[in-house]
Amino acid sequence: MTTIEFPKDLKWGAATAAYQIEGAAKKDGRAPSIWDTFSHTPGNVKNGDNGDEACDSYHRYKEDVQYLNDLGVDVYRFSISWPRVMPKGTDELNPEGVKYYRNLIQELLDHDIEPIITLYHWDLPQTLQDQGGWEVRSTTDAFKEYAVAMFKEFGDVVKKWITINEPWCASFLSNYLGIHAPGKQDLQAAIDVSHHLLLAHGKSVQAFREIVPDGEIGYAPNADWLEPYSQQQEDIDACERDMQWKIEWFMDPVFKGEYPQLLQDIFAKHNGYLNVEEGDMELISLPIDFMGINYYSGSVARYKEGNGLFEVEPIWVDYQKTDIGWPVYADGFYKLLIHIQQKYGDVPIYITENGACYNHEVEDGVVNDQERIDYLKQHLTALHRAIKSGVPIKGYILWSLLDNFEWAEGYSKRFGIIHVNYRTFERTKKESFYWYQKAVQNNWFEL
Ligand SMILES: N=NNCCOCCOc1ccc(-c2cn(C[C@@H]3NC[C@@H](O)[C@H]3O)nn2)cc1
Repeated sequence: MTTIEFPKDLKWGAATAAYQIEGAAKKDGRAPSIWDTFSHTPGNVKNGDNGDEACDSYHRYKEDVQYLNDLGVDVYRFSISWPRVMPKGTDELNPEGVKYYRNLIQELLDHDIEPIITLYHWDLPQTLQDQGGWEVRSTTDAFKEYAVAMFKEFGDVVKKWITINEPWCASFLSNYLGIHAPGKQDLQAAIDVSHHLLLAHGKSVQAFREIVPDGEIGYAPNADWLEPYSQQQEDIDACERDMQWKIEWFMDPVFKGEYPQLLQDIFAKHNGYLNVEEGDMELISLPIDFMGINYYSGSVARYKEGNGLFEVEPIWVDYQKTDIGWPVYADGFYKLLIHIQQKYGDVPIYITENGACYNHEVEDGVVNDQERIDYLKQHLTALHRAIKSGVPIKGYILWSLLDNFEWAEGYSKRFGIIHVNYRTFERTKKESFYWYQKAVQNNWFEL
């Protein structure tokens, strides 16, 4: 048998996010977020699902930490609900909200599991959206106020922080494609949001250095991989344009202090322009300690005249697809990581999300999700190839510990290694849980 063995210092983990698992949407002072508004607006989320109860992790976090302990993971990546701890978006903290996270963090520490906090995992307080949301610069100051408050509350025991999760999703998917909250279809709005998310990141990094001097901070862009359909330049160029939308647009500002001109020119053709002010790029490009990378899928793609902003179309041929319809494309994971190292050098990388949607249900107490095990084997092998190639991978954090609210897909799409019954909230470890547990505890697995 072929064994894939990882470096002894690789950190293993699992990830979730507040709006997707907590529930208790109106409990103990939590105020609405843009996802409460968006999910309660008919037509936005499959089956009319919302995060009102989700996995009820607000009340079941001790059980969930026990599962993390059973897995033997080193780290747990979770997000703080901004409207739970700061209902007005700024000003005073909600003590009940802060208490929940203090209890969760303590439970993790009691089990020798390191917390990694994501500050923004898309649940902007609605009250800030009502004042313009991420389209307006003032929200970057509100985010800094929130981040500073969290650094002061938890920086004594939490030493790894992520500012913004998947800024592409929080800007273009949400404000240009209209698929996520707040559901706008406005290119200028999306460009402004993308810049303000990065500016908010920079402002919080600057503050972090003062408040948690022994801590590490980064952010977590998402990217997929597009392989040109042919060696025709038009296909190569089409893939480059779409890849730059996720990679260069969100990484050049942080690591090079500038936005890619190629995309600025494309946006300008559609009357979309950056509004950068003096000092912004210096803040955005303040040094960070690591970068998160969220990878799920990729594809072959080719030029298609007039098709969207970048004139590209994915050609999914007969790839195996997960139950959310995304191709299983593990080679893209390897190629993406090599590409990022070639472009940005030896930035320490945590894989902050990787996982698959398979919608198996419980049968006689068992969830036989062999496809998810196969996905994990393929992608962890791709990760190992990148590590052996010299890419400085510091950790692998699986998405997700639990089945949860998958945004516009609602509860119809299951990414967890633990099955959740959304009526009873009963958790059931899937076969992939046991496979991942063995891989984590051994630090190797057999193909
Ligand atoms: N490239 N152009 N696409 C144009 C057409 O897109 C149509 C749909 O697009 C997308 C793209 C990406 C996603 C997505 C979802 N997750 C999973 C979550 N990650 C954070 C965590 O909360 C997980 O739940 N990551 N990414 C969804 C929809």
